[in-house]
Amino acid sequence: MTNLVSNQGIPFTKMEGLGNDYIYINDLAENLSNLADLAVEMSERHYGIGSDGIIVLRPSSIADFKMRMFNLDGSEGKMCGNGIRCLAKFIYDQHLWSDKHLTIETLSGVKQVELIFNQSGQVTGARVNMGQPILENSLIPVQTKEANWLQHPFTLENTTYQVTAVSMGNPHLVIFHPEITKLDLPTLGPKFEHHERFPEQINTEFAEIIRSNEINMRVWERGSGETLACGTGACAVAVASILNGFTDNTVTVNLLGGSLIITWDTSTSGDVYMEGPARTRFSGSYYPNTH
Ligand SMILES: N[C@H](CCC[C@H](N)C(=O)O)C(=O)O
Repeated sequence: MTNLVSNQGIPFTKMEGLGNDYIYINDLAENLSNLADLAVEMSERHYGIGSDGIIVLRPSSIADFKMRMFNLDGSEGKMCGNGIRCLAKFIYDQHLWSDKHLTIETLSGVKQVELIFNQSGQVTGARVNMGQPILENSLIPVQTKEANWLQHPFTLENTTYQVTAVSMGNPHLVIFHPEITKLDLPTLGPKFEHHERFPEQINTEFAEIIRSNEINMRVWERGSGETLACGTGACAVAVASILNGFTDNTVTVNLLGGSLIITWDTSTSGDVYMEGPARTRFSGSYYPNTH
């Protein structure tokens, strides 16, 4: 467990991006250990705080700050879109940074973040350069002989899905479907998540094209289950829909918790940009089980 003096508790701030909620901890002093155990304990709704996971702020030698992100099952995520927007807001609101631009190191590289302010000077969201999507199955990773999967037939329990595999630093499987509200994600999601083809498991998105600049989606997240939103998942859906010729290069992606604006700049940088909200809900002190 942590090596903090347990009678002080662990200061935290609860934040959410479109209802994808995490517990944010300033650990620039690098006091905390066993972050995976802490994620499981703090994310639990009854004995803990309740969240989709935890996000820990650490110092970086290659960027302004470092983000460590853990799903509620204790698995570490390589990138988190809703999380990085909220972390940038957390950093600014904690007066650890005063510029509208900052860089945050993640397990999938350094991301450029631009804070978005309202008229009163409060941070209401951020625009993030999520980098280039990865389409090579060997890098996502997907265990198969095909180099990549674009609308590739994938059979699961006698049903064949057309799937597109994309990494945004973390692995995603995008499935276009005409009626996503009717899908039984609690049953279907884990079967994709833990399928043998995905050696690092996988986040699975079910997407419905509404028009050439609008998509509805649901997500079964690796390590957290169905969440109200998934930033990297929305990017993966946008990339898959553009690659398959279903939408324009800038799309509004509607998730259960709200909408994100995703742009894939295929003409110059090849980077994907995500813009969306970030909100603080409450702060407190958490007393670990050892307390
Ligand atoms: N479950 C994801 C991490 C969180 C991603 C999601 N919450 C987002 O906003 O991108 C994974 O293990 O790859």
